Amino acid sequence: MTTDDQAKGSGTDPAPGSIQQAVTQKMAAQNVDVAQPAPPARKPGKTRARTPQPGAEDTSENPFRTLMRRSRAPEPATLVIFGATGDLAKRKLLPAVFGLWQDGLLGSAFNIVGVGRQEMTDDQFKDFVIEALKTSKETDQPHPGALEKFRDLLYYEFGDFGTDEVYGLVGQELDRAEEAHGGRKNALFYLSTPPSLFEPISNGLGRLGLADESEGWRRIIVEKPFGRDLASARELNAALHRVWDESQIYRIDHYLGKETVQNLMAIRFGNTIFEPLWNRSYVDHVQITAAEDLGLEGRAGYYEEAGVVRDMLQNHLMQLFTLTAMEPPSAFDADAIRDEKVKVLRSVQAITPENVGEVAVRGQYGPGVIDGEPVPGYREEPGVKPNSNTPTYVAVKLQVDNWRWEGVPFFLRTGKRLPKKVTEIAVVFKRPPLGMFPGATERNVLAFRIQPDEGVSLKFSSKSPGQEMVLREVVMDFRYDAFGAQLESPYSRLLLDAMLGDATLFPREDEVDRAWQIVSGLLQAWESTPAPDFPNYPAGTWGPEAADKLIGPDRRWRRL
Ligand SMILES: NC(=O)C1=CN([C@@H]2O[C@H](COP(=O)(O)OP(=O)(O)OC[C@H]3O[C@@H](n4cnc5c(N)ncnc54)[C@H](OP(=O)(O)O)[C@@H]3O)[C@@H](O)[C@H]2O)C=CC1
Ligand SMILES: O=C1O[C@H](COP(=O)(O)O)[C@@H](O)[C@H](O)[C@H]1O
Repeated sequence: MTTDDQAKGSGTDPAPGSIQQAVTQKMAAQNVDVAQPAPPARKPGKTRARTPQPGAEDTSENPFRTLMRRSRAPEPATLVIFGATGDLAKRKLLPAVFGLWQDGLLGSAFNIVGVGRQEMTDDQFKDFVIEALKTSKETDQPHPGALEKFRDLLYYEFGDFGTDEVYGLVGQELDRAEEAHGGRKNALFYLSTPPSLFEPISNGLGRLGLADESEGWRRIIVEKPFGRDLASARELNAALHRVWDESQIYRIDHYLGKETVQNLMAIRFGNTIFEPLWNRSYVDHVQITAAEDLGLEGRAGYYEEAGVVRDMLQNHLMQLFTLTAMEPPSAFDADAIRDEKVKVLRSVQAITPENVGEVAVRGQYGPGVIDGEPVPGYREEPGVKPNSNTPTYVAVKLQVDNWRWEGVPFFLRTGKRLPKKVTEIAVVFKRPPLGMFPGATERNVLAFRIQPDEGVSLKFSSKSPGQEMVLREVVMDFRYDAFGAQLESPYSRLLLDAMLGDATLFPREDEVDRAWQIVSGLLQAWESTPAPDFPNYPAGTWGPEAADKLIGPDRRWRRL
């Protein structure tokens, strides 16, 4: 094959129905020139690797569009945020929407309706949003005049979410949006409220006919936590399904919107060198860590009820686990990927009250030191009960009963007030069958740094220079900043996907259900038996000692 041929591709069409064909079709639909050389790397900055789509570009009057290449943009639509005055909306959602809009990815035929319980005029809400954008660390640098233009897109309605009136007002906003920018009455409803309101809001929208798609698409994003146990998650799913079809429901898990989490699939299924090793023959074990140095950040009311299992393990860590352990999907689409994710969850042995002592460790932080500063223990945090039994740390050992992973343990750990913020997936390989060389005792490790310092590293043994044949561990490191683009907020990615009707990165009903089943026995055991040793790790340390025993004796947690 000549270099020219290589640039054009091999000339062989991808097999019908293959992933390659699906990707090629998707790229063609997005008007991405498959044979085009990669664009020059950008300098790090706020400009993102995102581009508007054919069609949308012509109708857009947004003067702040900065991107040069074209990809995808949704149809005219209204984003309705229930709980628009809340913490999540202020810090994450509104900045994410602003970033998408400023990059020209939402077109001009787009507006936002905030819905809340506080009495406010449209103007007061506009002021509130602009202030939130100015104060959030997540807001992209606004172009001159952009905030004023964005302000024009904002509207507000308020009322009691238990009565019909407020949904009637939302319906009127959709009518007005249609009159203003024509097209169909497409709407994305984002439930950014306390979970107790998810069902009443869904029902209210249903009663007023706002889930009906005859006048435009209607979709609903449901925030986490999705239920507080298996039974309540099932009730919530059933309640949503009384109003919405599954294809209209987007259960958000913001970890799936992280660029590096998506890269896990890209690396596994886009290369030949990793996948052949990705199984029980070569992998000794897998470690998934999501460590946080922060404490409660004023969320004691929520956290006391939730604890670390509901807050992080059942959702974010379980998602990282499924993407690491799943089989290759038959196509790169929402259902094929989610089918594989759910299959691997079904292969996991659920934790039971009987085996919880062998496969799980709980912890709660006491007073300690982080970054040289003393910090209070969990029980001393405002709003926490002085004898609280709520765990702030969990480590579990999951066993996957399938051909690929038989005998390979997956260790998952997460906690608050650990020494640093770091999320990592480490695939730890078996030692060579024969120990030929002195010094080569460590296992090879392929580590995905989800955040921060996003990248991938491979640790292996190499001869160290000199007369002796002595090996040392060395690391090959890929850093995401080599791409020269700022990674976009996961909320931007997921909001845009929902507006485009792409549910690939949103957990499906059966995934959520199975994830709850896996942790149900653990919750049951821990909630019925107070932990006598709490607090059992000082803030600023890597969790309770029992976690070392869980992974040991021949293995140890990575030092991060
Ligand atoms: N904050 C975060 O970092 C994260 C939050 N989440 C999830 O996002 C959702 C929202 O969280 P967050 O923004 O922190 O919560 P907040 O409590 O800050 O805000 C929730 C919103 O709901 C409104 N609200 C609260 N109670 C009622 C009520 N009884 N009737 C009508 N409106 C009400 C609040 O109004 P008002 O302003 O008047 O109080 C506010 O607009 C939750 O499901 C949470 O679990 C998920 C991940 C991270
Ligand atoms: O959902 C949540 O996630 C955050 C951690 O998210 P990250 O993107 O900063 O890693 C966690 O702090 C919070 O308690 C939890 O509700």
